[in-house]
Amino acid sequence: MRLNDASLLRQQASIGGHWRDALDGAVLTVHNPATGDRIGSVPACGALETKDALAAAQAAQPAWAELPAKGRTFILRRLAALMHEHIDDLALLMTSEQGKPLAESRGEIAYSASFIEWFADEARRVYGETIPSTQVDRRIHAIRQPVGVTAAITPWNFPMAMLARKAGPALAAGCAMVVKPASQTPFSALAFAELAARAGVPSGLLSVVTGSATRIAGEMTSSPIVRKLSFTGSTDIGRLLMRQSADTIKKLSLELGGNAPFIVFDDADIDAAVEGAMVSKYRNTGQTCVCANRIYVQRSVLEEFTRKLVERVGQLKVGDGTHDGVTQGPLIDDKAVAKTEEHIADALAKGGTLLAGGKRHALGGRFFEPTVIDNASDDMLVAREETFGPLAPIFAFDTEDEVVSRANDTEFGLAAYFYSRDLGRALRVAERLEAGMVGVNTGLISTAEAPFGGIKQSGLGREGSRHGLDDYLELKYICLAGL
Ligand SMILES: NC(=O)C1=CN([C@@H]2O[C@H](COP(=O)(O)OP(=O)(O)OC[C@H]3O[C@@H](n4cnc5c(N)ncnc54)[C@H](O)[C@@H]3O)[C@@H](O)[C@H]2O)C=CC1
Ligand SMILES: O=C(O)[C@H](O)CS(=O)(=O)O
Repeated sequence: MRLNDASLLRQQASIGGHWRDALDGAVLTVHNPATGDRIGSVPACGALETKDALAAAQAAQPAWAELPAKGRTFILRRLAALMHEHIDDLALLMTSEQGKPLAESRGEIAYSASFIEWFADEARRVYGETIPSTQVDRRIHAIRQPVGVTAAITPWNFPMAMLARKAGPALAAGCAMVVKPASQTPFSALAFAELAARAGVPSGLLSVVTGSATRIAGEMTSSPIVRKLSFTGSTDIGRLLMRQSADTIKKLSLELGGNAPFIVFDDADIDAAVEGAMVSKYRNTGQTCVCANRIYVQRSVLEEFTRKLVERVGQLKVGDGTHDGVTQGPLIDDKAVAKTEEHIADALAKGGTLLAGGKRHALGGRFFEPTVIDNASDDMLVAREETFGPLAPIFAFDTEDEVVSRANDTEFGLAAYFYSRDLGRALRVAERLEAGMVGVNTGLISTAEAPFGGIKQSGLGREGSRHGLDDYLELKYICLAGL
């Protein structure tokens, strides 16, 4: 991997302001999912290294919280500027470890920087309240203060954005943070730590500890030093972390799995709906928590929509994300390939009709053909489980009430999308869909200004927007009496 700034490829953990190996010298090897080649290695840290990181965070956080907000704003803005300045290197690191096309990696770096920029400004809006007292000798105040030391566990699918969406508000609020990145994609997080140090984030305030998820998270969830944990990943692991955090009553932010319905009504702009389905389904090769997982099409427009979708899917180019024109990278690992194959086989066994793709790509490895299946039915695995792969199942429906009921028939509630040009329907359906986020006439809704998060078993809390800062703040009531 040829970087302009070779020092952005860090193969040590960032612990308490120092680049360190694991205490026992153990390492994890990181491979390129497109080629299988070894990219490098990172320390296989555990509980002891995490304890060191938490101790350093606890020592550094008070001074950071006492810094006037404008000081935090200045440093965060400088961090965002450095991310943009090094976008080429950061994108190459990301594509090499995660597989997404370079254009998507560049987009993710800009998206990540937008969270840092957003929270750089929000840092100066941590307002308090003065509440009219009912007693003349008393005054009631409420102030917001940083929760203290926080921890984050981030996924492989957006290795920089999910970190920025957590570290941005944490640092803006005056907190410290210890991060465990996914073992498949540690280099983006380590490069972030390097740029944060260059931007002036004080030593020890932000640590990135690579290695054993269970041992690192075991320390994060059991240590009383950690006052808040933020996690993005599967619902199963989110549930586990919630249990592990109960003994110390931690604040939790959980961005978990999804099963997004994508609904096309008969009054939709079909061409727009096709483009929306393409970006919602095939972005990051279908490996996003807000992907369209089920595509419902009203029967009278089913033939037109399906024909046009298949035509557009045929234009996707599968390959190594560093190669020109590639729009679909590999899946992250063999488990992901197997899950996509399982969902396809199940759908075909239950009456689905294969219209495009359907199997591993001729390139071999973890490359997979973008797939479309028609005649999908609610008894299929793909109707109930998050595929997290390039599979678009098309379900026919007849009425608005029917499709809203079917769309809501899931334990998940992260994102939902629909296309309609009827204003009454748009308001009715947006309000009835059980999801934390609803896209109307768009398949791409994620932005730093908006509250991102789910309901039901898709998680707790919101990231981004002005609400994203609240999770890193405590509200303190001050009663001034005897006046
Ligand atoms: N909401 C989202 O954006 C994401 C959802 N997922 C869902 O999860 C499924 C499985 O993907 P995975 O990579 O296996 O997700 P995962 O939930 O296992 O991994 C996410 C993060 O959790 C960590 N982790 C794993 N086991 C842990 C444990 N016992 N204690 C503490 N941390 C642990 C991982 O190292 C990684 O950093 C996907 O197919 C998808 O359905 C996965 C990634 C992101
Ligand atoms: O975890 C994810 O899949 C991301 O949150 C998706 S997005 O923020 O890039 O839309």
